[in-house]
Amino acid sequence: MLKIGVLGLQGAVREHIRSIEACGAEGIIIKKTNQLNEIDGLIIPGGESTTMRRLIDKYNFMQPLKEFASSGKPMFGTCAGLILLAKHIVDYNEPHLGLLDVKVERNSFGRQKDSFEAELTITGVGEDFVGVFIRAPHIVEVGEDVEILSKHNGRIVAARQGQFLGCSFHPELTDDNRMTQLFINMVKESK
Ligand SMILES: NC(=O)CC[C@H](N)C(=O)O
Repeated sequence: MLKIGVLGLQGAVREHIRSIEACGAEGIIIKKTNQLNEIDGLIIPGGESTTMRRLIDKYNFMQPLKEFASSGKPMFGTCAGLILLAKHIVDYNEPHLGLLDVKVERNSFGRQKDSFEAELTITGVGEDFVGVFIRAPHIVEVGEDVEILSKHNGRIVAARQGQFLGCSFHPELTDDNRMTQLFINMVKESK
């Protein structure tokens, strides 16, 4: 059975585990760096990117996460996780992990739209996928070999570059597990 880890330092961890299990894979909450050796793919959940970054530093996850990426194993960042994966963040000099070649803007859907749901069409997933956006970032720019998977009102909200997948919304908060399945398919292909 495929083993999918969810970085368990902060954020919507259990919801991802539920979605992974609904797709027939094993979900493992990653709280210690050595657990990264056990898994085939890693999800970095939504939450608060600055808080998660602080905990990544506190528990010495930065280097092990970069090594995990170098090993070629797939990584999926949702919402705050997308911000952590991105190579560029608007108004920041330095990225966090700096792995996915996109530029993201934090909290970019404006105050009146702090939280909302939208029906999305996502390449590789299908139509009518309800995206839950919570103080969500969006992707402002993508690098050459990044595939745009979905847009909402002209803004990029999901993208893939090889082993890296990112989305602005929270795919784990509904019972529609198709986005998780897309990631699990990437993990399967990588093996
Ligand atoms: N739901 C989320 O993950 C919100 C992300 C948050 N606004 C951040 O910048 O980290």
